[in-house]
Formats: sequence, C-alpha cells, structure tokens
Amino acid sequence: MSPSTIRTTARLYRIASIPGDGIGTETTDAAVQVLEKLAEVSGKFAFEWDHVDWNSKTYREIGSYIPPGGIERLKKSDAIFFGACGWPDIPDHISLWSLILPLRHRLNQYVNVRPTRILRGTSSPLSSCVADPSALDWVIVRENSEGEYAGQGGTTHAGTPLAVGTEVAIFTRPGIERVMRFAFDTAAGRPRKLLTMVTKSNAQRHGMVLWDAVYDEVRAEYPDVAADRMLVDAMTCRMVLRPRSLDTIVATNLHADILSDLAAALAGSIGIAPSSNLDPTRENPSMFEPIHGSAPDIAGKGVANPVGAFWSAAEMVRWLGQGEAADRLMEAVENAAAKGARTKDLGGQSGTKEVTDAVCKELEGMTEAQM
Ligand SMILES: NC(=O)c1ccc[n+]([C@@H]2O[C@H](COP(=O)([O-])OP(=O)(O)OC[C@H]3O[C@@H](n4cnc5c(N)ncnc54)[C@H](O)[C@@H]3O)[C@@H](O)[C@H]2O)c1
Ligand SMILES: O=C(O)C[C@@H](O)C(=O)O
Ligand SMILES: [K+]
Ligand SMILES: [Mn+2]
Repeated sequence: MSPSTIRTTARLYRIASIPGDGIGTETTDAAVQVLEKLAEVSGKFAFEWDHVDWNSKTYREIGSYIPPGGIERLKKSDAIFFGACGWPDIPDHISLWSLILPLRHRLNQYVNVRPTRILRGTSSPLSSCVADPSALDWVIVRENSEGEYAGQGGTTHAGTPLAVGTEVAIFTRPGIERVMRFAFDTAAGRPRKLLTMVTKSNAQRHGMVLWDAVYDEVRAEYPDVAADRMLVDAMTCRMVLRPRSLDTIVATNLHADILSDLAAALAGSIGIAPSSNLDPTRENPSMFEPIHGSAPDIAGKGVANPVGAFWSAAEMVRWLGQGEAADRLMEAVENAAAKGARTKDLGGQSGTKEVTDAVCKELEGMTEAQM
C-alpha cells in the first residue's frame, strides 16, 4: 500500500484538548506536536482537534471555567487531552472544583490509572532501583468519583472565631466494587498478577472497613491474582523499601492521589507521570493528563518536562485502539531520554522544546513497518 492509500483509509479521532493553566499549556502544546508526528509517521490514523480554552484567565474574564453547553461539547470527542488547572490568583479549591473535578464526575470517569516505571535513560532516587530499574513497575488504580472527593460538607460561622468546616467522605458499595473489579482485572492482565489494596481501616472505621469487605468479596472471584492489603502509612515505607514487592495498587481517591506523587518521585520526577481518567463503560470520552499541576514556579520558562504529557498521550492512543503506535511513542520517548534529551528535573540540560523535537526526530526515524 502506498502512503497515500494508507492515509485515505486512516481512522480519524476527534480530540478535545484543554491545556488549562501554567505549564499545562506548555506540555499540552508539546503533546499535540508529538501526537501529530505520530499520526503522520503511522499513516493509520489522524487527529481532528477541538482546542478548548477553559482556564483561570477565562474564569477571571467570564466567571466560569466550563461555559454552558461545555460538557455536551466534550461528549462529541473520542477522547480529551488535559494539561493542568490552577493559578495562584484563584483559590485552588475553586479551580479544582470548577474544572477538573466536574469533568471527572460528569463524564463518569470513575477510575484514574497511574502507571509508574523508570524510563530508559532516566534514574531513580532509590539505590535499589539504580541497581535494577525493573524493580519499580507499578500501576496505581485510583478511585476517581467519590471518597474524600465527594464534595460534601460545609462551613458554619465562616470568617468568625467560631468557624466550623466539615469535609465528609462518601464511600458507596457500587463505587468501591467497580473500581475494585477494574483493579483486579488490571492485575490479572499483568504478568505478575499481583494486587495490593490500600486503606486506613484501622482509624477510619466505616468507609474504609467497607472497602475491606468489598475487597474480600471481589478477591474470591480472582483466584489467579495474588492479593494483599496494606494500611496507607505502612504502604509509603513499602514503596520506598521494597518496590519489587508491588505491582498493581488500588486505593481511595485521596490516598492514591498522594501515593501516585510519591511513586512519580521514586521513578525520577513528577514530570514524567501520566494518568488516564477512564469511563470504562465507554459511554463518555475518557480524559488523559499528566499527574502534575500548573507549576507556577516554572511556568513560562520553557523548562517543564513534557514526558508526563507524552506518556499520557500514549495511553490515550492505546485507549483509542492503537496499541502499537502507543508502544512506538514510548520507545521514542525513552530513546530520546537515553540520548540525553532530559529536562532539569531529571538532571538534564534540555528544555521542553528540545525534548519535544528529540522525540519527534525519534518518531521520524521509525519506518511505517515498525508502526
Ligand atoms: N490535575 C490538575 O490539573 C492538577 C494537579 C496537581 C495540581 N494542580 C494545581 O496546580 C497548581 C500547583 O500545584 P502544586 O505546586 O502543588 O503541584 P505541581 O505539580 O504543579 O508542582 C509541584 C512541583 O513539581 C514541579 N513540577 C511539576 N510538574 C513538572 C514538570 N512537568 N516538569 C518539571 N517540574 C515539574 C513544579 O515546578 C513544582 O516545584 C495548584 O493550583 C494545584 O491545585 C492541578
Ligand atoms: O487532587 C486532584 O485530583 C488534583 C491533582 O492533584 C491530581 O492528582 O490530578
Ligand atoms: K494535570
Ligand atoms: Mn495529585
């Protein structure tokens, strides 16, 4: 088949891209560039972009992040690519609860998948992983719809010395069960078939105990998966001291948020870590974003690590059914890193643009047969 024949039969994916704030705009621009190159080299698919400008600047101007009709607009896409939201002149709970959390909730993205491993050409602060990088290869499955992020609670006597704030976590049996099954399926699909379930059910005696009960039930359906459970405090020690003893990890919304930042740091940097906000029913588009935020301290300097966005882009391409292209993208990212295209957070000298160009160059070097 000639390239033009391939191109006429190419699958078209409509992607809504929401760069958001700060370095989210820089890493999203970089990811769009790399995805365009991937599509061009592959010849099997192409992207049609819906560039969505919802961010803290538009919030200041028009008073909303998501305008009326915004969710319906996103539902027309096959997937969503997200950068980051939050800027210092707007309280973080306003930005989070006006943009990223409503998207996760309204689009039924009830699991957030956060893989972590040490990419070729990069290093870990853990000496055991310097000796053998394969010792750290995890997938954190984060509950993404309820728990500590249920949004219930309130303030009484606001602004007075008697101020009271309540923050109510909600854990439902169906909510726990669906993420637990997803985690067992994930573990069952990985070579080691190993799952660790994390709670704090010694101190939190209602919702966390329900997590334990659902875990026991679902576990019985997966005799091939070796499963164990940990309290979240002890889990931090195990991640640092015995990384090889872990593979797939499932935890609540807040616990997995924290553990995934730790995991990213142990794999070298918050700047490399990806996430997939999935609606496993596929009724709504899923959303792919690096786990980092808008990083106001480095925004606008051209130094942000785009690898977390590239890895998220690879996971998006995989979710869309292009697994081989996803593998090639990760190979290009690792080849570029191994040849020295690394940002400062990874101990390198390159800027965002240099790493992006290096990854595009690696992709160009791959033949269509390899894709
Ligand atoms: N899903 C999201 O959109 C999301 C995620 C996390 C934080 N936030 C928001 O982002 C803002 C800043 O939050 P924060 O400072 O706690 O977290 P952050 O992830 O933005 O930054 C933490 C630290 O890591 C560094 N860092 C992050 N990403 C990097 C990258 N790609 N390359 C190099 N260094 C990187 C930053 O420079 C900073 O020193 C806040 O408004 C917060 O609410 C949003
Ligand atoms: O708390 C959140 O979910 C926001 C951010 O920290 C994230 O990890 O996406
Ligand atoms: K993000
Ligand atoms: Mn986080």
